[in-house]
Amino acid sequence: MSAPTGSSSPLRSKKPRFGSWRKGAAVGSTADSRLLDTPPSSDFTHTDPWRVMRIQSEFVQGFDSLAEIGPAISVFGSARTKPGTRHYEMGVEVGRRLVEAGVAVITGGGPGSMEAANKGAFEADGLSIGLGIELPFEQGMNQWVGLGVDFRYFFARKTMFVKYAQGFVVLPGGLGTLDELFEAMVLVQTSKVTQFPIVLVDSAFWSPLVAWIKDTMVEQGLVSPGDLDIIALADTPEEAVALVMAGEAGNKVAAG
Ligand SMILES: CC(C)=CCNc1ncnc2c1ncn2[C@@H]1O[C@H](COP(=O)(O)O)[C@@H](O)[C@H]1O
Repeated sequence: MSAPTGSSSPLRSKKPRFGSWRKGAAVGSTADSRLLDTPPSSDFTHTDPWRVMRIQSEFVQGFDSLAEIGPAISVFGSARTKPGTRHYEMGVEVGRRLVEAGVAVITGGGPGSMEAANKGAFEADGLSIGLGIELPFEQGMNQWVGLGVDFRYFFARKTMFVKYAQGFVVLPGGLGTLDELFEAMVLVQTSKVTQFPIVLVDSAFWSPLVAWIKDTMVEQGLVSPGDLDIIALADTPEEAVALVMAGEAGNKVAAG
């Protein structure tokens, strides 16, 4: 084995053996020295390689915290729904009925419809889970969360919503709700998950969106007609919970 050359050349003379490399990149530090040196500040925590570790730790923490929860349904809906409104009360009833049907309830842990579903689950003595997200404006987990996990990254959190639930119930909401809904629809459409019921509550709210998918997207050949079978519409919490527990919709076979 040859000894280190001790060359003072600022450029690498040989192709490095590990990981990726860039021709002509300056040397002067090694992985070991970067690990062992005390950095002048904590700025290193904002570099992408460091972020990978954080992202990895979010997945590990999520998997670790949720592995034992048993059957669960994720409930989504607006962060802005006010207590006492019809949609809030629907959320409470969805949470309660899911627990009565024997499953845990997972939400985003925030206010509005998330809080409502957690409240219903908590008050029914069920497992009420909140997967919180760090946001620029501090919000914190709602008071009805029994098991909480905090995330920095939306995409890590979204993996948990799907991985640890057997279906979604979606209450009326805004962009965040649509993001979660469409992610699940694409996972079913592309057979990344093969059987995953997705039930939308309040058909008056959702019908215009469904009609647009049908009349515009299907019409222009952008989605197949069968893709609409991925979702089911319900008008009451009772109907929504019955549909999601029966595994209605979200079935790739049905979606053709
Ligand atoms: C009042 C306000 C904006 C609070 C934000 N606080 C939040 N806390 C936790 N999850 C959230 C929050 N905002 C959006 N989300 C995510 O996006 C969905 C709701 O977004 P939206 O209100 O429909 O678009 C929720 O299901 C949740 O997973």
